Amino acid sequence: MSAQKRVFLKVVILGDSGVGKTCLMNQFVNQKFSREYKATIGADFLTKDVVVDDKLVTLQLWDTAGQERFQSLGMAFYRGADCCVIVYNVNNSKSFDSVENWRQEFLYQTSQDECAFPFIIVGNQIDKDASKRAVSLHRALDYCKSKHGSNMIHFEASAKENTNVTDLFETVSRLALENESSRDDFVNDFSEPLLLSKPLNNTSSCNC
Ligand SMILES: Nc1nc2c(ncn2[C@@H]2O[C@H](COP(=O)(O)OP(=O)(O)OP(=O)(O)O)[C@@H](O)[C@H]2O)c(=O)[nH]1
Repeated sequence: MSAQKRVFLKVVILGDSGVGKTCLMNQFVNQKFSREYKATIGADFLTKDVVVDDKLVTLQLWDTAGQERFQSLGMAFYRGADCCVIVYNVNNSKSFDSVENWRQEFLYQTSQDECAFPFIIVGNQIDKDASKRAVSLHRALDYCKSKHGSNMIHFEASAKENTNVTDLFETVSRLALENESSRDDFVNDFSEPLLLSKPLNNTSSCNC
C-alpha cells in the first residue's frame, strides 16, 4: 500500500473520577466496555486511525486521572493537545459542577486562547434510570451558551450502550483537525482506518 500523508492529532480527555473517561475511549477504540472500575493513574493513551474528509488521521487519545491524588501527573500531558474533551456523569451533579474547573485548569496549563480552542463537553452514563438524572440536558446547554465566544460543543453519551460514542469522536476528530496548525505531520503506512465521512449529527448543542 502506498504511503500517504497522515495528520497526527492529540486529544486530552478530562473529568472527575468515575465519570467514564476510560470507558468512552475503550468503547471507541476497542469496542469494549468494562463494569469494573480501575482508576487511571496519571495518564494513559490509545491511538486510533480514522479518515476525516479524505484526510488520514491518527488520533492519540489521552485518558487522564480524575482522582485528585493522581491529577498532577496527568497535567504534564495536556501540552500539544488539538482538542479537549471534558466528561461528566449525568447522574452526578458534582461532576458537572467540576466541568468549568477542568476547562479553566486546562486553559491555565496550556495557555490556550479561551475563545479559539475546541472543547467538547460530554454527559456520560445516560443509560441509567431516568429517575437518577441529576444534570438535565437543558442545564448543560445553558452552561455551554453561557460561554459566549467559546468553541464548545455538547454531547450526551453512554459508553456502556455505545450511544453517540462514534459521533462524539467523529466530532472530536473534526474539531481537532480544524484546530491543528503548527503540529508535526508525518508520512506513514496506512492500514484499516475507520471511515469518518458522514455529516455530523446527534450533536445536542451549541457551538457558542
Ligand atoms: N452505566 C454506565 N456505567 C459506566 C459508563 N461509563 C463508565 N461506567 C462505569 O463507571 C465506572 C468508572 O468508569 P471509568 O471509565 O473507569 O471512569 P474514569 O472517568 O476513567 O475514572 P478515573 O480513572 O478515576 O478518572 C466503571 O465502573 C464503569 O463501568 C456508562 O456509560 N454507563
